[in-house]
Amino acid sequence: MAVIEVEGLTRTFRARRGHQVTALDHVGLEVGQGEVLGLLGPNGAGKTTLSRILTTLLVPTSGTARVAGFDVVERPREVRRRIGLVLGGDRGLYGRLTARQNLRYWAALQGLDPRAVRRRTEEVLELLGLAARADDRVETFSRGMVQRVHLARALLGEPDVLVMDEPTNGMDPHAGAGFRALVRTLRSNGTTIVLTTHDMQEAQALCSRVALIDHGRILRIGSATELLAGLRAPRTLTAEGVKADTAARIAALPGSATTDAEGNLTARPADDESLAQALLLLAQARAESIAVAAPGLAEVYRTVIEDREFTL
Ligand SMILES: Nc1ncnc2c1ncn2[C@@H]1O[C@H](COP(=O)(O)OP(=O)(O)OP(=O)(O)O)[C@@H](O)[C@H]1O
Repeated sequence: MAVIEVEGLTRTFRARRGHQVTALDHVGLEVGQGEVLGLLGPNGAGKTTLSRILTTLLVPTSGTARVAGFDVVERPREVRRRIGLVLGGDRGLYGRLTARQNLRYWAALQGLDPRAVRRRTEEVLELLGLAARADDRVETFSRGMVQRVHLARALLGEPDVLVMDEPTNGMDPHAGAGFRALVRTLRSNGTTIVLTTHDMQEAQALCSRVALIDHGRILRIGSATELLAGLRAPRTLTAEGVKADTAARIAALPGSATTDAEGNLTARPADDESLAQALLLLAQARAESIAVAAPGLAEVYRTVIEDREFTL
């Protein structure tokens, strides 16, 4: 059975001067247990609106959403008991309280009994590597550590489902890697995760499937492999030490190519023939660090979303 079931989900907002904004437009999707579904899309696509509806913070205008079989509008308490929300940035924590105090406060608010509050707070502090700083005020924490407190907070109630809205926003690469390892552990323990991110590498590394959302609609949904199979996405060719004449000849081939002032080339040849010609030109000109990368989610995103934006 799907842990999350969304059908015909629509949410409109009344904007200024009686104007209406359709943040979600008949969205339908299912997420199975232990899946990590990535929500990708430009600013204003509707990702946060979907996350807020799933976590019962916002009601839909029409359509339905169920979490573990419970309707988010009719059974919000049941849903809240099973779902955790991880927000990015500074929202939702008290800077003047310590990490431990914040977590105890939230645990009590979630209705855990006092003994469970203590036990569970210590467990999540340990799990997230926060035990050593547990008695420091959150306002003294780095962004990466604040994010870990956010995640700790969401894990207090041992949720079956985690909804994460740009959780690694502002984390350095090291903190980001630690966070990704944790998501993998949660996933292997059967937690279902909906993850909003603007980081394509993160989506590629963590998500079993991604939904590409724009203007409140799901344009594509599937695993990276499935999305790539349905798409003629170009490969990316990079090289260093490329002189202006070589750069110009590569730029003249079908596809796109840019070279910066230091001679770093990034090209997306339109077809195999152009790729072969570009490689030959680079080899003849003795360019350095020549590499060809297979298309990934970044190319899917570029092709599905950005090209669409361009033609709208
Ligand atoms: N409370 C609100 N009142 C009016 N309009 C809103 C409200 N919340 C969202 N919107 C509008 O709904 C649309 C979708 O917004 P949403 O925040 O869901 O996008 P998003 O995909 O999460 O964007 P981002 O990547 O910037 O976080 C936008 O046009 C936004 O301006």
